[in-house]
Amino acid sequence: MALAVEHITRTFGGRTAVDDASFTIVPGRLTGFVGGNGAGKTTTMRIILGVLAADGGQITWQGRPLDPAARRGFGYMPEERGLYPKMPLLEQLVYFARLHGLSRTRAARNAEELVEALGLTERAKDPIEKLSLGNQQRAQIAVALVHEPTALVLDEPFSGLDPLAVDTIVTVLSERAARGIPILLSSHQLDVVERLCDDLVIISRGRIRARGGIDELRARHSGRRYHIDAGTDMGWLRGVPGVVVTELSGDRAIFETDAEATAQRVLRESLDRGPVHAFTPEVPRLAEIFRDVVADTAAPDTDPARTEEHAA
Ligand SMILES: Nc1ncnc2c1ncn2[C@@H]1O[C@H](COP(=O)(O)OP(=O)(O)OP(=O)(O)O)[C@@H](O)[C@H]1O
Repeated sequence: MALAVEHITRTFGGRTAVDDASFTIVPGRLTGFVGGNGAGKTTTMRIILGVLAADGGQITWQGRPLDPAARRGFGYMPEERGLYPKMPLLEQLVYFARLHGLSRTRAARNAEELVEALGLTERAKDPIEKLSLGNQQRAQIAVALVHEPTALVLDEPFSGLDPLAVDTIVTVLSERAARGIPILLSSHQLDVVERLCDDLVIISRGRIRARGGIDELRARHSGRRYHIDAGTDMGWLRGVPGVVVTELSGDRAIFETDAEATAQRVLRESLDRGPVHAFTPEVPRLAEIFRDVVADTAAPDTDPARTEEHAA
């Protein structure tokens, strides 16, 4: 059931927007797609959705090239939101579900469930244009989900939402992932991606810089930084070969080591000297991993025209 991006390349007027990108979106897992402005996320997603052609490479679904019939089963949220402004919310959801071939009963049931799950019950009869921007965003998510999609591709589903709205959508998406469909979502909100996603794809200047499970990436980027909280003064740590003490305050210290074995030696020696209340390897936040991974590639990938457009 996996959805795979295989060696996708796309140029615009000689400028490469996506360069030999490959990654897999695994069923039942939420994959976060992160990258700076103009990194190539939307272009990649458009290619997956078939609204833009690739110059090279292919998208596969369940091991075979993705065809239009299979693609119609997908749910998506494009960067340019496209709903009918005058049509009432609930009616619009039923309409889209019917368009995908669902029976009237099932379409109505799905639409009502989503309206409730997304906290839109009181807005159900309002035309889209009367909804606040945050509610329009929720409505867009509902449209992506109403036909029971086989896969989900969401471009910036959280942009412009307050933290409560983000939580509501996170709950709905996690529930969909638990049903076993692959979900790809792009976001600039690394804290949300960190909380929500299982897998991560980092893109910069059109190239995939890292991909894999978030826990696995964290472990890979963890370095060897430890926090120790002991019962005796830790001043002696400064003299240990292979250790660089970055912070020291009485019986607490933060230090880096040249090897895991050195950290273990520090722990043993600390225990010889007295009690140790905590000994914890530092786990990097996603923002740090992101900075690490794109550090050497970040600066020129921003197109000023688009940056302004996004800032507006
Ligand atoms: N239709 C187009 N014509 C010309 N250049 C384009 C077009 N679409 C995208 N690009 C260029 O391709 C590059 C990648 O853009 P893309 O929209 O995929 O990035 P993104 O990661 O989605 O960025 P953002 O986070 O700002 O939305 C940019 O340099 C952009 O200017």
